[in-house]
Amino acid sequence: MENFQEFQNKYFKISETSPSKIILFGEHAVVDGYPAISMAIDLKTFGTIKKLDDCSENCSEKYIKIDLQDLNEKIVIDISNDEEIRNFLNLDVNNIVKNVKYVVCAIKNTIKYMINNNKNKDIKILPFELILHSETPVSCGLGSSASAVLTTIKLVSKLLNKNLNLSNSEMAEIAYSVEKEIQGRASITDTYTVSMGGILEIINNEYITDDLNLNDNLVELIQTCNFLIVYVEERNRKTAELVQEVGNNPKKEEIFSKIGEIISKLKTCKNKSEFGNLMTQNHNLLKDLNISTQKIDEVVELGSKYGLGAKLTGAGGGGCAIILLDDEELRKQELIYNLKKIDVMEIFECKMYLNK
Ligand SMILES: Nc1ncnc2c1ncn2[C@@H]1O[C@H](COP(=O)(O)OP(=O)(O)OP(=O)(O)O)[C@@H](O)[C@H]1O
Ligand SMILES: C[C@@](O)(CCO)CC(=O)[O-]
Ligand SMILES: [Mg+2]
Repeated sequence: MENFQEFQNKYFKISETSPSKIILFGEHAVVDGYPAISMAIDLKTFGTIKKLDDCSENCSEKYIKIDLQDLNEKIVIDISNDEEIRNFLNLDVNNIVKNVKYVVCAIKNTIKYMINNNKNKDIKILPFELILHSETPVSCGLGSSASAVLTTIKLVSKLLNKNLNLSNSEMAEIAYSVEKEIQGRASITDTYTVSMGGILEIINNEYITDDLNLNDNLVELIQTCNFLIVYVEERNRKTAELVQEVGNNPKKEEIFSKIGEIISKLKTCKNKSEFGNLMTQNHNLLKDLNISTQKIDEVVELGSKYGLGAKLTGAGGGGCAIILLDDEELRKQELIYNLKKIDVMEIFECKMYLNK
């Protein structure tokens, strides 16, 4: 009879979840070291992982099976021998045609992290099946990639070593390596916000959370805010393309420093209408970076008319906008009525997500 851990692995699935995120201020500028303020939200990605029996028809065959239900994509990775394992760990995920590179890269980088950090000297790559499903619309600016990647990292690290507890920042470090490897240019915003939870301020690609005394009044003010998240339209480009495009924009420095000025004004922000105003000002600067769309701008206008302010969130190119609601229920209903009139895709009322 196998020992208890082998018994657990053999018969029980491991389940994990991760939140998503909104960027309140500073997307794109944060990639070049300017500040950003982000918040984890309670739209979650759910994942399970289960050890596969060592023996299928032929006992020498071992596979990693991945089922990405939201993308309707399935992929099988051969780990039957050392050579196949070496090929997988040295894989250039950007050569993968299928839309599975984030999750495949997350599996690869987690295994390499554990080997390189001696988290598990005699790491045995077990054959397993990993299944993911998310509440977060894919590729719309809410950090769906970071949420899928973090969920994968939690699952794989737990399966390969049940007693191992990677810290939130270790998992965020692995997740950031995935987004960098795939996007080329990336900040820690999405991956650290999804991993740490709560509200984060990112400066020079370092993060400050409320435990590391983020500006208290700002945290208190944000915690009194109610945001509507509007999935306006499908994006026409992926984050990787948008980030590269902005990186090549000759006006980026001038625009990024103005975004930085907006964020410094936040520190002395006294109320929600000032906060909302600064959001709209940030949006207008993102428009100057050519990453907004006509429909996103329409939603931002409605958000300023019936709410306290609005901006696109995430990489842009379509996707989502966030609207700061004022406290009047009637204005919120008029806002939602007018949003539905212009046929937005989805409207979410989300709360800040705090790690337990
Ligand atoms: N639920 C999911 N299951 C598997 N892979 C996912 C899932 N959600 C996102 N992904 C991967 O992430 C990619 C989208 O990442 P991308 O960074 O372009 O969008 P995003 O993270 O939603 O937006 P942003 O980075 O602006 O917040 C998808 O093409 C897919 O490869
Ligand atoms: C556009 C960007 O600033 C946020 C994407 O959600 C890219 C990044 O920070 O890696
Ligand atoms: Mg992303």
